[in-house]
Amino acid sequence: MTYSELSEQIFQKQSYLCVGLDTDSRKLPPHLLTEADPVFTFNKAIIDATIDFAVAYKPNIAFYEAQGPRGWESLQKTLDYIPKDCFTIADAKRGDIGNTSDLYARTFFDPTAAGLAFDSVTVAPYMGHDSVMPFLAYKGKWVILLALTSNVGSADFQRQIIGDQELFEMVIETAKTWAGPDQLMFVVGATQANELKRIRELAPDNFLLVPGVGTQGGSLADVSRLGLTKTGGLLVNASRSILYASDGTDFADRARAEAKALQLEMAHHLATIS
Ligand SMILES: O=c1ccn([C@@H]2O[C@H](COP(=O)(O)O)[C@@H](O)[C@H]2O)c(=O)[nH]1
Repeated sequence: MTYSELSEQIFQKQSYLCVGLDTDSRKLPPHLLTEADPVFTFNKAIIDATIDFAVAYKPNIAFYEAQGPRGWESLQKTLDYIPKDCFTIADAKRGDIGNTSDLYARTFFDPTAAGLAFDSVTVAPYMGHDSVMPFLAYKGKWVILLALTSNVGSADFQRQIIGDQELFEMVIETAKTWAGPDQLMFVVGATQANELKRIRELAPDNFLLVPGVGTQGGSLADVSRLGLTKTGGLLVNASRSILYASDGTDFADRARAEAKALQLEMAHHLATIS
């Protein structure tokens, strides 16, 4: 999906909601456990319930890898089920020396080589340019680089001062020389909204993937006020608050209600920028 297609989806659906498919087999509604593939059955119901309100879906790969080969199969079926006009994110946080990154990129981008057909993958910047380039070699695919993450430990390295800037600022400035906003997004935690003004000065045109509303307590209002741009420019992720709103037979209805509430607030924020 291109930059302008993603932007169009946001204004069409009046939403920049990304539903995180962090499907934990231990948290599934008990009545699904007799299904042949409970994880896929759950994801399918969540996608059906939230599709009117979401522009993106983000399976976190850890939840599938933890299930072994079965999990990989559930992931493939889930990706195939997501409508093609939705943006897809493999939240895998990969990155390694070049030849290894090359295989990670094939894994998430190249179905002709037994990989998956995601639009994007999250990548850790720590190993530098040659660890990121193999992902960027796939034209039409996106790298979503970790910049300032939502967790407490983000202070350990990302907030350290190097010269006259913090490490996450250096990551953004340097990575912008590797690719344009049509291929490069940054992860910024919703819990870090105070830094969004500075981040928008450094990256005015890049989409930001913002996890951390819902269970982690980030403010959608603050993120939207400081992060929205004329093209949208944001994908705000919520996982657990949607997926596990209920563990009863009403789980999909409750997930829909959570997604709808976020979308309605997003529509309100979008009205302030146009
Ligand atoms: O800084 C980051 C980067 C990634 N994540 C991921 O986003 C979701 C958040 O889940 P919630 O249940 O909505 O808290 C999850 O997959 C994380 O691994 C993040 O939270 N922060």
